[in-house]
Amino acid sequence: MSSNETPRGPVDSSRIPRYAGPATFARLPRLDEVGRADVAVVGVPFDSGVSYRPGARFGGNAIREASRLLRPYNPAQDASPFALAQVADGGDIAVNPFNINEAVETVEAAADELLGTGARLMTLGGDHTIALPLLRSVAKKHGPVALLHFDAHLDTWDTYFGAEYTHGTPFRRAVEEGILDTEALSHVGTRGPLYGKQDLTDDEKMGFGIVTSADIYRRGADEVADQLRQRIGDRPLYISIDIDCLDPAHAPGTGTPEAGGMTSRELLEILRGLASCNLVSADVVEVAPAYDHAEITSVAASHTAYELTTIMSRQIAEARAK
Ligand SMILES: N=C(N)NCCCC(=O)O
Ligand SMILES: [Zn+2]
Ligand SMILES: [Zn+2]
Repeated sequence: MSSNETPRGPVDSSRIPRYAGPATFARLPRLDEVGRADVAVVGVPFDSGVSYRPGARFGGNAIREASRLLRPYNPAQDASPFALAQVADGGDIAVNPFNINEAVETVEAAADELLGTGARLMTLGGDHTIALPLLRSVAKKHGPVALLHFDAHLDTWDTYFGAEYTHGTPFRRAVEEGILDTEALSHVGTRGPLYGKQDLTDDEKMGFGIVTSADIYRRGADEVADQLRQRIGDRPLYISIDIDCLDPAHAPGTGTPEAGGMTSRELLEILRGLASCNLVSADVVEVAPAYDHAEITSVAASHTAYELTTIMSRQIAEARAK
């Protein structure tokens, strides 16, 4: 569709049961059905970069399944995201599970192609390795971007078993490559044991600020969102959400769970507090459904992607109205 046509929205769940048919994100049309999208939801079934439990290759489809219950109007942001802009499901980027370097290149090339059409990306992982090629692609378009990284972990470690591209190292690589705006980098939800105190020193040198999960509990979501918003300003922003930022009670289905995390309510509220930021693309990663129960994790991830999509759709509609 061209940008002034009415967006095609989700299948009407009052006419066709929401559990019928193959899953797309939020029962939206596929990208090939609408031709182009303002926001492309795309899966990356890749988990060859994990250091512990595998299984995030199944995350994207688990999130799509759980997203059947999403509805078209988002009261928390007073917006109907799928009416404001064309959001469509771009399917999966099929990557080589036996060659991490090649997979990283494939993700970057596929992201280049989608971003080249003018779409913003809402990527569903996959493990956190994929944030690196996604950031490379976004930086080619926007220059170095501000990063909000929701995660229990720093993911700024150097190597695992000598490997540079893993789910624990994407943000160190991104800083080394100069694709992040080092004035506006924050980890949110950080907690848990580290390899040594040096991990924190290194991370700080790279330019990251840290809002721990205990900070969120003590200060509250609104205050945290205000602080993050001030740091980001009007820079182009990328949000990367490792679902293990949530407490294992809220996200058991993940590869490297850590006790003492934020609630899904806190995560969603912080995101809503960032609605005015210039969100250029986002990912939700590390959903590993084999360790999930009752879709707890994939439901949380689907709502997380819904809030992010709403932020992007609102901004696209606002820009169009100007
Ligand atoms: N879940 C992500 N992205 N990273 C976890 C790396 C933790 C570790 O192996 O020490
Ligand atoms: Zn993590
Ligand atoms: Zn991570």
